[in-house]
Amino acid sequence: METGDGKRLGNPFLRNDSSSHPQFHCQYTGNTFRVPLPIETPTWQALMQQPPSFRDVRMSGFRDRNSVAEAWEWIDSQSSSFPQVSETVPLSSAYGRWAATTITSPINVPPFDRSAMDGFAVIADDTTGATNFQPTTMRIVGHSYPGTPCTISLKSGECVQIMTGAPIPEGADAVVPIEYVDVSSDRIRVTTTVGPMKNIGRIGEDLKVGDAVIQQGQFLRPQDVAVLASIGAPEVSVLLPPRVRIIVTGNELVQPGTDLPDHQIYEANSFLLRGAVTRDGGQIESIQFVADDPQSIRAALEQSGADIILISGGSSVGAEDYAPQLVADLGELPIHGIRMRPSSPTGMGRIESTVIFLLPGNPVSCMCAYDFFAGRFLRKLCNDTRDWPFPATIGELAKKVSSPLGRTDYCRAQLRGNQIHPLAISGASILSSTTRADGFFIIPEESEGFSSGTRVPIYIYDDRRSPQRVSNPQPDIV
Ligand SMILES: Nc1nc2c(c(=O)[nH]1)N[C@H]1C(S)=C(S)[C@@H](COP(=O)(O)OP(=O)(O)OC[C@H]3O[C@@H](n4cnc5c(N)ncnc54)[C@H](O)[C@@H]3O)O[C@H]1N2
Ligand code: MOO
Repeated sequence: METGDGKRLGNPFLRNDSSSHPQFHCQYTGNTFRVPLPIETPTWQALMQQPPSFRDVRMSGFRDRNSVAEAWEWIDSQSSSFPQVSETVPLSSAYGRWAATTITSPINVPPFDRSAMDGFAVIADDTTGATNFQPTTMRIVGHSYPGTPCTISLKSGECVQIMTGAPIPEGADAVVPIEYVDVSSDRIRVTTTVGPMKNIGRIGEDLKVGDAVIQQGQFLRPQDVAVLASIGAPEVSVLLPPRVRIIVTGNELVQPGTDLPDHQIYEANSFLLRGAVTRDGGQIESIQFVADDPQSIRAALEQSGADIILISGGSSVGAEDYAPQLVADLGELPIHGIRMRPSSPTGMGRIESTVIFLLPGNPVSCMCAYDFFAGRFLRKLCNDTRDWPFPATIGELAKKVSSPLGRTDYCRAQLRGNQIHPLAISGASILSSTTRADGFFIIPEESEGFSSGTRVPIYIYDDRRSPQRVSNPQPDIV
């Protein structure tokens, strides 16, 4: 079920019907549809008949889980084969995009010798020995202003009044700043000695013809776009952002801004994912809200147009957790279940060329699974090879934290000074733990935790929100 107008999701209400099939009537779209329920809670006989590559975990539980490293390996293998498509955009839209090609300068910047100071263009030799006590007198023969050609050819004993950025007249090879000059009518008295080329910005001193200014795949920062402007480029070829579809499942979800019926909750994960996808360079293709029924989820999965699909909820072992089986049926789901906390039911696979991430419904799990896996994949497609999009700093643990061997833990924490105060490892439904936290640290699977005082990297969700800095350079663990 999709709410095109972004209104409430609500439950599709089951309508009593005399036929053998139940029907769902969606009160918001007005659609009624038959539900033949081809995917049912599996019997043990059905489970025995499944190919060994995928095991339905509904109402039976995960038997094996992959490590975080194995999931990352799969992600890396997928991103390397992903085709990159480009488009040309005007420079005014280039900020924050990734360059599709290497760009070299077709011109010298600056394209002519120019003054770096307001003052007088002179022949450097004429100023030799000039001081406050023994100034050198010169005759003003004209002026040079920015943007206007200067046709004067300077001879010994002459000078040209010149402004910063204006062309150096022929014959001049230095500029005396106005602070070292006394002007009286058409004469100046120079009170300092300047060497050749003093205060002159040379042709090509910034960039020469053929200099590479942008590398293929590079993220375009404000200054990169400005450099492109400085070489006269009106547009730039950039990578098309990966198109990301967000499918939000859950009959219990209603949109913020509407009434909250009994036993329903406000939908939060689409807002979390929308922001994270945008941050990581993806383009939201659509956000679709679907009921917990296999037909709707299947339809949302089968539509073309997305490079990546994120499914929120229904990833685990509940009777209504259809997404894993659907992805396995329509394509492949090589990873389902990860030895980590939270986000253990995370899955990933593909349907044809679309890469699918099953993100657990619990909001903290959804966020953690996105940041660990889907975000990593998206960033890789954008040539952003950082493991995390967060600034890291080293802090000292204010108290001991424990974790079983073999499990990776994502620990939300506050940073006070250089002290890391762990908030939570469990409680993946407590979304506000992520807003009370400044960031997170990780207990890797080969560790049983850290004693109080251990220095560890903490990843700051956004350092505009948490401007604290610590200076200890070395972590005890990496
Ligand atoms: N027997 C087992 N039960 C569960 C296991 C398990 O291994 N064995 N795993 C648990 C873990 S861990 C998690 S996490 C959850 C994940 O379950 P699902 O991915 O199927 O998610 P849902 O059941 O749909 O939702 C879980 C929880 O989150 C709320 N939710 C869902 N979507 C949203 C949303 N868009 N915005 C806000 N809140 C949302 C939902 O109402 C549920 O409360 O499974 C455990 N169970
Ligand atoms: O991923 Mo779950 O949220 O660990 O409880």
